[in-house]
Amino acid sequence: MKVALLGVGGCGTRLVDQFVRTEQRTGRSVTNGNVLAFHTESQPLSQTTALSTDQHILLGDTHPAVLRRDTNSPATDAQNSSHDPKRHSETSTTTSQHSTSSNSRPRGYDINEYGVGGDPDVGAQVAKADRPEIRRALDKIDETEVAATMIVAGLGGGTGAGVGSVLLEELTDIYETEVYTLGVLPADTESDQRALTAARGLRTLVPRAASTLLVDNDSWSRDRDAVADCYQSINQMTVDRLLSVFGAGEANATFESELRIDPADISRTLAVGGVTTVGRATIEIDSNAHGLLARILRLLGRSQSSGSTPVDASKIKTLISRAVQSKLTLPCEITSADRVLLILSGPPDTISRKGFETGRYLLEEETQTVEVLAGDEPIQNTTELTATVVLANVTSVPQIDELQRRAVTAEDAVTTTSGPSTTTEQTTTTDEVNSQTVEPSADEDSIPTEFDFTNAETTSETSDSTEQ
Ligand SMILES: Nc1nc2c(ncn2[C@@H]2O[C@H](COP(=O)(O)OP(=O)(O)OP(=O)(O)O)[C@@H](O)[C@H]2O)c(=O)[nH]1
Repeated sequence: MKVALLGVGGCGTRLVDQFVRTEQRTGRSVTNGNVLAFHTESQPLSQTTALSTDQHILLGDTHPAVLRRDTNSPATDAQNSSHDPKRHSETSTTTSQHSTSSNSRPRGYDINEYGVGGDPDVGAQVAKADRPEIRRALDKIDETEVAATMIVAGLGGGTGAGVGSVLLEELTDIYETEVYTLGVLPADTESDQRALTAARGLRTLVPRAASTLLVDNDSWSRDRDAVADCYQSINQMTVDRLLSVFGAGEANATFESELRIDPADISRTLAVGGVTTVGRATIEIDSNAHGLLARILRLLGRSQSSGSTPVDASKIKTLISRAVQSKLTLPCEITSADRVLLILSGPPDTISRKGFETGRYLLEEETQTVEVLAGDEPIQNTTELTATVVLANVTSVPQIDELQRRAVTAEDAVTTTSGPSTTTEQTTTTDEVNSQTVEPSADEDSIPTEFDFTNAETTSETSDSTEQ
């Protein structure tokens, strides 16, 4: 299934850049070059290696609260300096030392000095003010080449949640095809303010997106005190899963397979909406039958073997169990999934019908759902068999409940220092996140009502500064 990827903010930019690098390295193509990166800060854009400058969209040039890095100062590694959890807490209430109008930013959001300073309301304002530029950038996406679009962002980020939210609104208005989101949840060691931004980002994105795939930074960090050091590996595991899901059915069809995955199965699985999580596990298979030497011998006619030794059904069962039990992008109670998709990728004919049916039966049993779609993806030149499992519309997710709890703490802290919030209750459980419906915003220029990130005082502060 061909998909356009739109990275937003630092996290989104790094993820889409890594996705394109992986496409280039593996020779697989999902995006066909339909990739853009939106940011309010230039450095993360300039640090991409697989995207061209044409694919960089820098927003917020005219917004007074957007802080630009001094181009004469030595470049720092944005990833390590801006996202060190310790640094977040140290700088969370400081004001910037740089000469801009960053004083117009509401208190408590200034957790990354540059761009929108972590404030999703400013992010949303910037995106609304720069709508013409966003539309011009979207013209670069060839809608006829892709079946869907995915917005990719760190949900704890001011740019990710703020700009991402407006971008989603824009895309769902103009695109006929599905718009998915991929959101990264902040780690426990990050500030509660990031948790609040992410909780409200979820509340905005999930009901509007066709489906929201979530990645939990906490579950994938080897070192909880240095989560940013794990971004590279978390990003690669995310990219590998995305490529397994959307790349399925796109591989060269030299090898026919009656079980071959149909891209329509992917959209059908995701069509239930809500929160999606993806598991994946891999095993090495008999390298004698499938390895390079065996393939060369077969090509030279020196081997009669077709190389099609089916993998044991019990091995496939173990593989799928591993994929759903411990390797989900967002851990959840798997029985809460509405629909399930299983993709088995590996050398042609390694997956026997028996192995396949055993795998499907296992998933039906473990997830207690009869809506299990399944298919295989024959891949040449590999000695690995991979099981990818997509669990759609999961509703029992401890990490989201914990995020909501932290969001309430952060909101209470803001309310205590700034007076009562005028917004309605804004934090929810996973069930509520999934079931909420979105009212179209009445006024084109207003922030969607469900995306009210700040209390009345801070909202009016930033609005005033925008109008100056
Ligand atoms: N997995 C992963 N998570 C990241 C990465 N960069 C940031 N994050 C997460 O995403 C959140 C938002 O960070 P950014 O994307 O850099 O923030 P932003 O959207 O650019 O906006 P600001 O908050 O204003 O900096 C962080 O709090 C982390 O939880 C990354 O490269 N990989």
